[in-house]
Amino acid sequence: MRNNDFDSDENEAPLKSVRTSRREHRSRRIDVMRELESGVVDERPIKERFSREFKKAKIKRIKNPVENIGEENCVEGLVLEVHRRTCEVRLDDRTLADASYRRETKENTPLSSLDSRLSSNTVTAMYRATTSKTLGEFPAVGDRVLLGLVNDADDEGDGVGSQKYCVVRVLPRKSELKRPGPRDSFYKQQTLAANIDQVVIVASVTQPEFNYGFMDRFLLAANLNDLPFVLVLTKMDLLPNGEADLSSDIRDFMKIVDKVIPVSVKSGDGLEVLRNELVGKSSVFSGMSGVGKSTLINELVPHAELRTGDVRERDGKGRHTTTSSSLFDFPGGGYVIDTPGIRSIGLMDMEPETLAKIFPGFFEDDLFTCKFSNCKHLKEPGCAVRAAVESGKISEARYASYVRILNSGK
Ligand SMILES: Nc1nc2c(ncn2[C@@H]2O[C@H](COP(=O)(O)OP(=O)(O)OP(=O)(O)O)[C@@H](O)[C@H]2O)c(=O)[nH]1
Ligand SMILES: [Zn+2]
Repeated sequence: MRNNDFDSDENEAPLKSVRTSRREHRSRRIDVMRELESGVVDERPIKERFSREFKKAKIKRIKNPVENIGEENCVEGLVLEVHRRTCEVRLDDRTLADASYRRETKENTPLSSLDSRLSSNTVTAMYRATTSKTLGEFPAVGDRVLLGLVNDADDEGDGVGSQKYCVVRVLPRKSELKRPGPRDSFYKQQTLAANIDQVVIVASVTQPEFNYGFMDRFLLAANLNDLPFVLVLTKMDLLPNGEADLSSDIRDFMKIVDKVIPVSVKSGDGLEVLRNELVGKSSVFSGMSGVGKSTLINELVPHAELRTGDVRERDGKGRHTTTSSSLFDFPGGGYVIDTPGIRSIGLMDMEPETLAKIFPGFFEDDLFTCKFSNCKHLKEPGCAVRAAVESGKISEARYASYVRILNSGK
């Protein structure tokens, strides 16, 4: 494809190095400022005065194309994978495009100023409102986006550029699963997946052992994002007596989730039940390393071909084999989004008092029954949670998981 902008300027001297040209650009801008301040204004058309900079600016705008591409010139597509500067998008005619996207940072909305007397229902509702379905952020897997064609940099230096796709707009999301960006990261939040119907957490019944903290964090995140939570228990074939052999932690956790599906890829047990749960929906999959998530997705989604790693013999922990999130079509309808490498999910800027109110399984019907409205269930008198732990209604393991999350800050 030809780039007309480069053609029209072919009589000009070739561009100098980027550095010189940038410096020039800045100094000319300063000149203009001085001109304006002194009242002496160069009347020549801006294009004539800054033709070289115009050319540069076009290249720059690849990162920020919103101003110069009309949405009527855009095509729509589905984001399959997101990388540092580009994302893989499937257009509606099913062709694949590598589209660049603009980067932008947005302020996080902390929950710090919440009134501690609010009920957990209200807190959850407010959280949902503050993290409302975002527009114009950079794309996440599962997003529907508008793509426009922009002129690409003239990589070969032969004066002929090509065109490439660029994300112009992320269409409104119906749902999303977010987590805070890595510590000291430029980005405050990371959207793990967009437009999803449910969060599927894969845990193995053994090898590696059930990790209460991991589960609770994802359950909290699913609740906060208003998404149903499905627990898939893998490697059932490793339990000689089936469900009768489930550990007390797993039994305990099963009580507070709506849907539990035990499966074994080895024997095929439970796979049909799981398929029925996934068909027609968009599901985001997470799980600790080594639980058999890749094996399971390979089984459910032919041609997914995720890499599977053997569990290290000595410590029973898995190797980290997969790296970037991706979306697969689920046979019969729906999508499966794999989030490899996500080993935990933080809880945004949640205050301890908020966590104390919304921790799953602490209060029936979300009715806060502790004596003090800001009770953190530690040593406060009249604490309903401590009382429930003492009477055995809430297990020690469940309470310990809460305290760990409380102390970890997020
Ligand atoms: N016995 C048994 N082993 C299984 C089952 N599913 C997976 N495995 C084994 O568990 C090990 C880990 O499986 P993976 O699918 O690589 O685990 P993963 O959760 O994707 O791990 P990461 O790639 O690190 O995220 C492999 O050796 C699998 O063969 C199962 O249903 N039964
Ligand atoms: Zn309490």
